[in-house]
Amino acid sequence: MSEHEGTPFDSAVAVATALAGPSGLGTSAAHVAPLFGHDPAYVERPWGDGEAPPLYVPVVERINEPLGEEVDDRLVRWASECGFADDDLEPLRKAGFGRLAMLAHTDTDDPERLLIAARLNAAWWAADDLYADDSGMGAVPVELPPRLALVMAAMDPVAPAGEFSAELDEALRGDPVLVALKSAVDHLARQGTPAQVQRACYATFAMFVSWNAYAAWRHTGKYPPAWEYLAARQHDSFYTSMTVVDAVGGYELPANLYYDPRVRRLLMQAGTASVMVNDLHSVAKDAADETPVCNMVLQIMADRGSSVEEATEITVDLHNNLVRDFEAGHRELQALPSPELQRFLRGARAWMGGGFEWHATNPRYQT
Ligand SMILES: CC(C)=CCC/C(C)=C(\C)COP(=O)(O)OP(=O)(O)O
Repeated sequence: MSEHEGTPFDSAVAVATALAGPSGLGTSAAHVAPLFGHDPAYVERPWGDGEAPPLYVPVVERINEPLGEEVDDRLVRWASECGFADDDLEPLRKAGFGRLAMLAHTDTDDPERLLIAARLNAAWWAADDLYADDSGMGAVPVELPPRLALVMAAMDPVAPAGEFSAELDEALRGDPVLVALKSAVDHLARQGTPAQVQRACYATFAMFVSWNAYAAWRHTGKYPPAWEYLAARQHDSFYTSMTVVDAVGGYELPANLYYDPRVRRLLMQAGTASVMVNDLHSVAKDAADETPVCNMVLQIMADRGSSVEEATEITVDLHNNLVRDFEAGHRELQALPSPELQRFLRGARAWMGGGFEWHATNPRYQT
């Protein structure tokens, strides 16, 4: 019996197998290389100062700066309503999370839908900077776990608890990061389904376990070997951002397709590859913190005594292999006649391309 029998995936597999014959699903990715060689959806791109080997990434599917600016205008107005200080608004605009949504979520031009991604990413990054990573902005490792517990209460409402609710509500109203996360989830809920909301919430909560691990490592000064950091990074990756690919696009990938192990593997590869792009662009910033932030390049250097150039090369190689595996796995699943699945996987690929473009052009990562 198929491990997927009875699921929408199973029906899709049955049709696809009939369509594709012996070269369909179950065939190793190596056997289904593109008939005409290189897939034009991918390209090698130089990055940083151009000294390191190029990154193999999906092409950027859309660059529409006026659309990105429109989303950023709306994002800044929203951040002000959430209670962020006027001084925080210009840096927020410069960070360009609206532009990230424009670059990464290419199957809608609707600014309100793009705002689903822009608000969530801005709020995640605010929590990441202010609570988890940036000592200069008030992040303190031992304070992180309780702060994240409150974030979960902001994102996933706690049931009324009599006399205890008033104090909780006051705490949730009193911190712009919590207000922003709650508001971002509410915006997703207005435009998506309950399953899409909880998919994003639970990916976020899994991400927080990794944030807590980094906090413990930074607090004790016992940093992890590269393999252990990478394992934690799997759940602290742009997979979390990709959970809303369909909600932003205005459709829904059913849960049993979304969570099918083959699909999940691809999305995890896409998310981890994208976050390796982030690590590669963040080395100087992460090393400069008074309590250095975990980063794949830094962990490889510490772990193996490598130079920054060697560690960078290893990380580029890891990234490129993840993207090539995604490419091959995506090709295998292209035989499946589920329009939502095809749209989602293409969306994840587009996210990788847009995510690269955003990091490569963002002042946050210029040293
Ligand atoms: C957008 C999102 C899911 C944010 C959560 C955390 C995350 C994966 C990042 C912000 C990227 O990693 P990192 O914390 O290293 O990012 P910066 O280098 O600080 O931009």
